[in-house]
Amino acid sequence: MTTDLATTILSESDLLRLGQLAIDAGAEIMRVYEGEFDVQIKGDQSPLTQADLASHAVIADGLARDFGHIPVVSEEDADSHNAPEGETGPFFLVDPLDGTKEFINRRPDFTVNIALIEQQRPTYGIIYAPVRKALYIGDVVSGKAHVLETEGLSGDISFANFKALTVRKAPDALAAVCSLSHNSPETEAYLDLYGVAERVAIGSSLKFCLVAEGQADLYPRLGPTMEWDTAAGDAILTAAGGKVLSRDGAPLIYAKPRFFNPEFFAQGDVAFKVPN
Ligand SMILES: Nc1ncnc2c1ncn2[C@@H]1O[C@H](COP(=O)(O)O)[C@@H](OP(=O)(O)O)[C@H]1O
Ligand SMILES: [Mg+2]
Repeated sequence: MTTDLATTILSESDLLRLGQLAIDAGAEIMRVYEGEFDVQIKGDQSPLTQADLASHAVIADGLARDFGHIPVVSEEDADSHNAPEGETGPFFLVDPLDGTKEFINRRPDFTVNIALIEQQRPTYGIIYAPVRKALYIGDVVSGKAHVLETEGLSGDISFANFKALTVRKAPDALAAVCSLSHNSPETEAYLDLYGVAERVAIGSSLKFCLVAEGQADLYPRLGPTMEWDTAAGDAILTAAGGKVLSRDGAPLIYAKPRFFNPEFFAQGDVAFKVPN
């Protein structure tokens, strides 16, 4: 899919710089993961560790250095959350450590997320999973999504080593991904509409990546999330030929009040079904 709405075009070298930034942030997260760490509870009752803050610092510094003209909203920078509602100009939307519960419980699915939002839609998205050593890049503007396995790599990353991603043709028996920590009876009822046989529960934004790489067909989210949880995954899945829709069947929009998402329906090559 291509779009003519975006006016900010990131070059391949920009995308590789963002990818390297996510890898560098992931290295800081792993330093914390491999030792003892404290868990604090934030005002919104969500957990926070030194890893969230260390990853945020790497990304904030890197974005200021290389893309200083573009504003940044990050989960771990509360001051940035007052950005104007309905902002149409470009801004980066960052979740430095998505799946903090997975991280705390030493499950391997947590991710680093960087997205560019413009005209209230994600136009580029980067996800890095530091334990799995997988880097995903979605470019909605040119309709290309890629994954790079970083295990054993040294030196600069290059698009020559990436594998193209595309959603799969819907099989007769659809597979769904759902949240490990936040599943719900409503989600189960929705999956029943499609007669889904297989469900894979997984923490973090990797759920979008599994649909983008054709390992699953549906990721309905009937509970609350924040825009930084979904923006990069939305870009990757959209660039791979999938969709992230709100209840009305239109693409999920961003720069909403306080960055709260409503329920959404991420899908590969399947027709949208309206929930009951
Ligand atoms: N009540 C709530 N309100 C807003 N967001 C919520 C929420 N409960 C969970 N989330 C979001 O869901 C994300 C985790 O989703 P999942 O379980 O699919 O990995 C969390 O990301 P963080 O882990 O970055 O805090 C958090 O932002
Ligand atoms: Mg998150």
